[in-house]
Amino acid sequence: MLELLCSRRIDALKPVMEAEVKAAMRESYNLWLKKKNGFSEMNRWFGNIALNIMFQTVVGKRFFSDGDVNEENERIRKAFRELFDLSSSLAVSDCLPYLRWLDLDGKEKKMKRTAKEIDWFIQIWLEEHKRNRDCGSGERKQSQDLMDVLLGLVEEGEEFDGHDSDTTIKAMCLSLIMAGSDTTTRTLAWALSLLLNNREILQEAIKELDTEIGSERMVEVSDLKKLKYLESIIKEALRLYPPAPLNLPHESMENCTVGGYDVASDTRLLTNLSKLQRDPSLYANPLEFCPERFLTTHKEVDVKGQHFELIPFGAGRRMCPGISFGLQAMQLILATLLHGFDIVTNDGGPVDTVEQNIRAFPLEVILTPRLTSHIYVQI
Ligand code: HEM
Repeated sequence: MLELLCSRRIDALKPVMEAEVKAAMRESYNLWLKKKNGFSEMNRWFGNIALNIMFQTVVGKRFFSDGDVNEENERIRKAFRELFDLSSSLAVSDCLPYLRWLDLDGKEKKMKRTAKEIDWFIQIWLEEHKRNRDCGSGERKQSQDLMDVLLGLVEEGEEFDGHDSDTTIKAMCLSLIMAGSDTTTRTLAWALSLLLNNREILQEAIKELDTEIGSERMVEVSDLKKLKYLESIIKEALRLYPPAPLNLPHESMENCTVGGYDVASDTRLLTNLSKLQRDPSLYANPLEFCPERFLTTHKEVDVKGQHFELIPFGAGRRMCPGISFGLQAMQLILATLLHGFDIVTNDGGPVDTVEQNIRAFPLEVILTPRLTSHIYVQI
């Protein structure tokens, strides 16, 4: 994972990220031109960009565009939507394991069907990558996606933990797509909801974008280091609503002592990140959305696993390897959106958020272009 997501490779992926964000902006602009009403559901809007970025990065393909209706893309979209829904839902047998054989809610059957469908597509992409690897003439493809990189790292026929190399590559690709898309989408949906409910903070963010970027072009990855207020908005959204509120489960490999507690081997550990990051002894007014804290009182606190009061990406050896990629993608998407469109909720009122369940309600807004038209057309 560290090899796959090292800074050299992330740098090489910048054009993919920029192209996807610009394509989404152009699509929304064209929709507004056609209807003069830029209605958008933002969970889907962010989700499409995040999924296209991850699919392009991992297998060099894009499937998630509302304007692109074709039978195969629709089948892929449906299978992945099912995968995300199933992976975050609870089955009866999770609570009553002895009833698993009955599959009372039909989840196991659905999981097997979805797994088969997704494996079918990934196998086709893997075969395609193997065929294209040497372009038939010993020449390598110019831009490598992560499946190409994995094919270069893993020997054909090599075994990993009892799994053959194809299964290992397919599983890693799927893990990357899942790990990178839902987390990014949720954080962006929370950040936008919080901004729409705190309009003075939204105005401050727009002011920073207008000052640093102007109105004659769109935001680029190279601008992000100048956008300190925007960075603090993302940090504050991750503090209040980490997309993995209990982190991933960790398990001790042997007996050990942590913070004075004896921990037996094979003990499962869940870390309550949400509680930690809202601890009143660490943050003043911990439930308030206040990005300024990361420019003042908590200026030195970053999300890179060194400051335990803010660890939305985990910490230590198994912390998220996609941290730089994820931060860059989220900042670019949010900055480009706020810079390119005026945003109000569908009914003009605040967003009616339900704690911790951003995906359960539609985040409906009206997007109105705020830059001159040639900027959306040129990109
Ligand atoms: C908002 C963005 C993201 C957040 C908040 C996030 C958060 C996390 C967290 C909390 C973990 C578990 C860390 C631990 O066990 O201590 C994790 C693991 C992981 N993340 Fe992310 N992540 C994000 C984006 C990404 C992206 C964009 C990628 C890929 C490009 C990615 C790839 C991974 C992978 C592969 C793992 C498993 C690492 C392992 O088990 O060793 N993540 N992430």
